Amino acid sequence: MIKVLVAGFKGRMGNTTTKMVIQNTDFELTGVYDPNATEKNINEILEFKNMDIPVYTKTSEINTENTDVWIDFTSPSSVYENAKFALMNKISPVIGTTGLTSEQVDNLKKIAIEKTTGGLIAPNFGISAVLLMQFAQHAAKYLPDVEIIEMHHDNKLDAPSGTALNTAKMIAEVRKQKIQGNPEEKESLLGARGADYEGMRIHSVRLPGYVAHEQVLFGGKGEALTIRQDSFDRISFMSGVEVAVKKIGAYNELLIGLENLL
Ligand SMILES: NC(=O)c1ccc[n+]([C@@H]2O[C@H](COP(=O)([O-])OP(=O)(O)OC[C@H]3O[C@@H](n4cnc5c(N)ncnc54)[C@H](O)[C@@H]3O)[C@@H](O)[C@H]2O)c1
Ligand SMILES: O=C(O)C1=N[C@H](C(=O)O)CCC1
Repeated sequence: MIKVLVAGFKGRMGNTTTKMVIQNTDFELTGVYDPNATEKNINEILEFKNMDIPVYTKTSEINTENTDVWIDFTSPSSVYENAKFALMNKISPVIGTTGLTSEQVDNLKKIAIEKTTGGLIAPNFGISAVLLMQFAQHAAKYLPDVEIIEMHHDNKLDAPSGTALNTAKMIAEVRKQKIQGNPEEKESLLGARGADYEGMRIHSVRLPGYVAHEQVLFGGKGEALTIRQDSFDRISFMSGVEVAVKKIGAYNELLIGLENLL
């Protein structure tokens, strides 16, 4: 049995993940962590009334000996300290939280090596998003003019989304450097052309009713290609999280991207 802690369990992703861990017979939920929780045990929440799982609100309370994997769906401002805490205690972090800086990721990679502990940071656990990023990288070799539109629910804290940023990074690895659009273009309304990542534009939409969606648009001479993926429900991320929790114990470094575990 893999002993799992869910960080951010009171949130949208944390709730779905907690249920997934409880239902998976290969996993044992040994604790849940959320500084904003008011409960001491998960059974104080109606939907978990038959369970007996401690709720932690501080990292100092966590039984680190009883935890193999730390699943993190928290917030951009807390994920770095959480991941560091997990690695320092030789717990494998499986991180879905977005918003880590490149410097933070590099530091976490170093700690993982020092502690010979595996971990994963995945900007998106949905297979449709993983495939979209791979297809987009392939297409960009032939169609270097590209713009990204990501669409999310209106409670999202970070923009652009981790997935859009990762898509742009993957495209930048293969795309011929170029300035897109008219070099003379001027925005009459600031931000109209979106954010700029190495000459590629990223547009962030936030609307109620949406979950997580992305389109990558390519333009060529007299033709265009659009690649789109949709997560209509947070359940779409769960099979990716399950695979990561099962496989991460076999590694002793920090991996970036679910595709490296599939
Ligand atoms: N990688 C993916 O596939 C994927 C999918 C969905 C969401 N996400 C990311 O997951 C994160 C969470 O999304 P959400 O919609 O569930 O957010 P949410 O706001 O619903 O939940 C976040 C939870 O984290 C808790 N929290 C805050 N600080 C904490 C800390 N220091 N330690 C533990 N818990 C803490 C909050 O109390 C809250 O309950 C976001 O960064 C989002 O972008 C990633
Ligand atoms: O709901 C969110 O927030 C999501 N964030 C990730 C991102 O930033 O790419 C993945 C999809 C859901």
